[in-house]
Amino acid sequence: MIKLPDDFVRKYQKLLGKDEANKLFTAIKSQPSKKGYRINSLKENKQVSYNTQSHIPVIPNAFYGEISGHDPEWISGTVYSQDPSAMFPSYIINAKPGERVLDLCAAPGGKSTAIAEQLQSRGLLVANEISPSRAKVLRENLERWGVTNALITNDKPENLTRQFPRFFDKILVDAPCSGEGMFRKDQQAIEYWSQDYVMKCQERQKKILTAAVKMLKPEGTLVYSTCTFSPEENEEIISWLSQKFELEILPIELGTNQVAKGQPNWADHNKKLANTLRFWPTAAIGEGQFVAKLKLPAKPEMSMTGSRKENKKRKRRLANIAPNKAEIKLIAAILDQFNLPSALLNWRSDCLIRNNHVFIPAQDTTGLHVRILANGTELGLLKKNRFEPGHQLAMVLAAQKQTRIINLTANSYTSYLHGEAIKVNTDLKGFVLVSYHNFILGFGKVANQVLKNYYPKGLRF
Ligand SMILES: C[S@@+](CC[C@H](N)C(=O)[O-])C[C@H]1O[C@@H](n2cnc3c(N)ncnc32)[C@H](O)[C@@H]1O
Repeated sequence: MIKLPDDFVRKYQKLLGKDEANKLFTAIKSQPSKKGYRINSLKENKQVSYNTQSHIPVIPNAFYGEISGHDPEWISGTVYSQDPSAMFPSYIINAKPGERVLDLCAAPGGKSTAIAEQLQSRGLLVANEISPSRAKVLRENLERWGVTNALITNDKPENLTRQFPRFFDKILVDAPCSGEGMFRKDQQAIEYWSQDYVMKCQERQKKILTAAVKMLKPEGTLVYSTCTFSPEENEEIISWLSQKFELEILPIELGTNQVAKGQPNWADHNKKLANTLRFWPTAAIGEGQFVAKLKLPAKPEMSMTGSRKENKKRKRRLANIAPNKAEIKLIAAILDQFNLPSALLNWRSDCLIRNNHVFIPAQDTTGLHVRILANGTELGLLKKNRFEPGHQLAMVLAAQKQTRIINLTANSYTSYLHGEAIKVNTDLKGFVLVSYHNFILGFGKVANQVLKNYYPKGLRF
């Protein structure tokens, strides 16, 4: 049985009144949390085996239901499990193909995967995560999702600010928070809670947002979200942010009455705070969530990045790591066997080689002092006189119908995920895509009717 902290109970009785507060406490204590998942629009095969009758309101390709990390749908990056309320911040940012978008607090990547879908492989997604272990998971999730145009970084927001001044069209700050909205899912969030902690979170959110605003282009959009109810981390933060940086609080139209408005009287009575959104677990979409959308005004003193001289120098340095003709031939010997999605069609002119890794960068990173985990699409590794395709390439090739495929049985599916070699009966030779129930899982290499396993060691189980 969930026991809520006394101070928490008193606080929300005061803010909401006893009746409403009791409804909230009942929803937290005795109603089950709502589970949801999204289907990846970047993949060619979207025929999942789950029940898709129960749509999550507003969000495309999103359904109520539970999925398992052992399902081929998940392993192939066809589905992502996410709290239904948490699907809204990325829906609200509404990235357009070609834009530059920053997801500043991105791990494990639920919102980044959705933004990547919106970009449709055009433009740039910088997905940043401060924690190294969480950044690793972010990278795995974006790789599985088949994202081609992400620069994945593991740095402090303040460091990114110096590297990307006035650079992004859109920025999402899905801030670390006191997590009150997760109480019914996460007992630890309850144990960790105190009013002091709420105030510490507010301080941290202000720091992160100060860094974020400096990276926003004039007239750029900032979406701020938390999974907590506390006004200190929601309305108060938005009121502070809009005053300090003269950001305009924009209205958000969702066309559903399951979402409530922010409360101006829980901060400085600025009427525009009613433009923000509150997701209460009592209203049944999912867990607790707060979302605000803001716009930076156009100001002449806000200079843009990248002098011409700098760009020229960068181009010269880039030329140094472009592949030569012989290398292109080795890579083509593999890539030409597959149906390439549009993001890879110009690989001959776009790809670079660094430490034998062949990749199509999402962003020129020369001179950039940021901890980078991945940049764009890793095609594979150049070895002595041959090219070995990488796992990310398999995940990206799943955007197109492919013919060089070995379909596994239930038994061989388990063996493949363990990293074992598999006996096969096929006319195919060399590198092939490996799938189960038509979900592409990775690469294999066929020789003498044996499929050598190229499922990455770090992902095997
Ligand atoms: C709410 S979670 C992000 C969830 C993610 N957006 C998603 O949809 O999967 C907040 C993230 O902020 C990170 N974080 C913690 N402290 C931070 C700081 N000082 N600056 C930036 N990010 C921080 C946490 O490690 C955590 O991954």
